[in-house]
Amino acid sequence: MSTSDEPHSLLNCTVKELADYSISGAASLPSVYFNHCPAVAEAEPVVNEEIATIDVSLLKNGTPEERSRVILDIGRACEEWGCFNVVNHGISESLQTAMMEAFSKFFNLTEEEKKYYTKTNLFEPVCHGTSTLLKGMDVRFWRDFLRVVVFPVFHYPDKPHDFRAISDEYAHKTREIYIELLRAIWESLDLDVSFMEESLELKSSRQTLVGNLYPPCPQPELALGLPPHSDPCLVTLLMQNKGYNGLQVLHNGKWIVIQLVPRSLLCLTGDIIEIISNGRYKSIVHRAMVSSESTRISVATQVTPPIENVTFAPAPKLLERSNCSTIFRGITFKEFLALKSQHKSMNSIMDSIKV
Ligand SMILES: O=C(O)CCC(=O)C(=O)O
Ligand SMILES: [Fe+2]
Repeated sequence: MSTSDEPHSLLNCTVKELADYSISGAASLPSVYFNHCPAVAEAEPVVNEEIATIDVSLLKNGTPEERSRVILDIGRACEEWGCFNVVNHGISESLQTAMMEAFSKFFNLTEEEKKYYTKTNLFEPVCHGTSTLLKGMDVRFWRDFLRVVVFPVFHYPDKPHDFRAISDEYAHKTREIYIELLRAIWESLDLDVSFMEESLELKSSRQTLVGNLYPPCPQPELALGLPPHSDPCLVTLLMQNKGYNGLQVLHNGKWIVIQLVPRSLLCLTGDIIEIISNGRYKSIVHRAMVSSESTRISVATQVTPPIENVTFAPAPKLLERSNCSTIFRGITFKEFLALKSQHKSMNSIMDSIKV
């Protein structure tokens, strides 16, 4: 059934509203949320594969041997998986909890209050929305979100009142972590760290915080929270609440359930790392599943180069050294996002920038 067959009022609802409504009586999932893609029907995802755990504190405070080992481990994780758990990151449990609660409080505002932040232009610095609509696709996803640009200019919603202070601190701390991780990633590729920071203008890089809400879903076997996609950024640092293991990553053709490691952050490598490394490091394809029982919230911190004036392309030094030709053309982030938004399948974008 296409979106146009659903009652109009339903299409304007957030999934939070639909979930609250289903608790009070309506127990079936509106058909626009049915995912007919193979994602839902295919083989059982694997649960017992383990991804690497990286002690990020050793990058700063470890012995030279410990540091080199961590860099090797990061390189291997980026090459073989495109994701790893980050521990000893220095963000206190209380700050992690406060950030989760601040997003949760935002999603619990009245629909009227949240509407103030609902924008059609996705470049708005504070943007609340529901689902993820891909051009040309009618299907919707069981997810509400709040996306806030926090760097180089810090933005925040006015409500809840403590969002500003908490997100400011959380953004600072996560920025320190991803800068450390990006340096390690460049080192693992044997690339000049200061050259990379300058050429990507990392000092004025764009950092966003995205809170994702997946409320209980009346028919979770039919819906997806987020469809398979890779992130259009350098890296994503993901924090998850204790809800359930809702995140799955595609690894060697199989969906793997990411087991929640309390207090850790999950680092996912994004499309820009795949481009810069000329395909050696993969941007990981992942998706979010939903549950009928509990609410899941995730908070993603994403970092990208500035939107317009920086063109990223496979690192020339990497190509020279390995005597390889470039597989991707250079592109600005703005152009990349425009391309990404036109794609029906979120996965196929990398093919369209291959030379
Ligand atoms: O909620 C999750 O676990 C995944 C979120 C995600 O993929 C994203 O925000 O890009
Ligand atoms: Fe993602």
